Amino acid sequence: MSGDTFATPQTQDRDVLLDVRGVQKIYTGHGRTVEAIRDLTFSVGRGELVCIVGPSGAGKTTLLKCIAGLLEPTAGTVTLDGQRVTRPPQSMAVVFQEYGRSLYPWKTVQQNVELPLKQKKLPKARRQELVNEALAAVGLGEVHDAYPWQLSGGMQQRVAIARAVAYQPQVLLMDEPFAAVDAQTRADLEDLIRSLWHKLGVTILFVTHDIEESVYLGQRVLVLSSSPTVVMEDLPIDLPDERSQLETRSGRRFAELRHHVYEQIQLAKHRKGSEPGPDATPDVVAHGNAV
Ligand SMILES: Nc1ncnc2c1ncn2[C@@H]1O[C@H](COP(=O)(O)OP(=O)(O)OP(=O)(O)O)[C@@H](O)[C@H]1O
Repeated sequence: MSGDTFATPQTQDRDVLLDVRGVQKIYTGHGRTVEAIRDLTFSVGRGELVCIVGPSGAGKTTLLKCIAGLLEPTAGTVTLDGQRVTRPPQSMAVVFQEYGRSLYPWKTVQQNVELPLKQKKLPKARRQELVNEALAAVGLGEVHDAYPWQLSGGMQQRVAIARAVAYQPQVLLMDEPFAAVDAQTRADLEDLIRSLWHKLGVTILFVTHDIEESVYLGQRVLVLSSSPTVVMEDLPIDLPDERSQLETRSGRRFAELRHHVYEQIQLAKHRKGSEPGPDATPDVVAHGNAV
């Protein structure tokens, strides 16, 4: 396989919604200084579905928190629709991995999904409409009155997704949202995300450590280096838009892309942002310093 078979993304003419420019994050405190992110620059077009993969500890969560306005970058800027992000923007929603902690156990499904809509000060009738639509969209039309702890892990994560969807965000940030569910549920939730993305036209930035998941879901995959982190590669996923767990994953192109990202991740494990860029083609990597 040659590096030539992987295109670089065409970014010039895109309608950029989210722009991340020179973002660095250094944690300080307790006598320690950790440069988690060194220099991240990329943009996401309106309506795009972009996945981010990187080795464990690469700073993926740190990056999402900076984008979500939950953490202030040490340097660099995050811009959403032309506005600098300095606190959580109204038009963003985040779905975290730990659904168990993101849902309020003492509130029903209906109340959990409705909560951010109350904070948005929407009238009751409109709130109910949005809750009904969002729960139906994630296939949970019948559980309004249940409590989260009465539902399976996969169902709880659907509730968390419904809450984000009901909020009608411009951008949906997802931080390893399916890491804690079983493989079958995970596949169903991946398809749910693609179908919601098609239906709603929302822009999605999806962080995962699962290479196959990133290729299956994304229109682009950003591969991060080890911490202190930079973008090692911005890979367009040239698979047909219509994807299916069986056919897409068993296709030749899927295997090539997965293989390529896998090799980049192996390289990333050994490469920190402080080191020179990966000029090596995947073939060189495969016979060189891959593990
Ligand atoms: N609050 C903090 N204070 C100090 N260091 C931190 C803090 N949060 C994260 N770090 C450090 O920053 C680096 C990146 O962490 P982060 O959780 O963002 O990575 P990640 O890619 O999401 O990891 P994983 O894939 O394992 O979930 C790690 O070295 C981590 O120890």
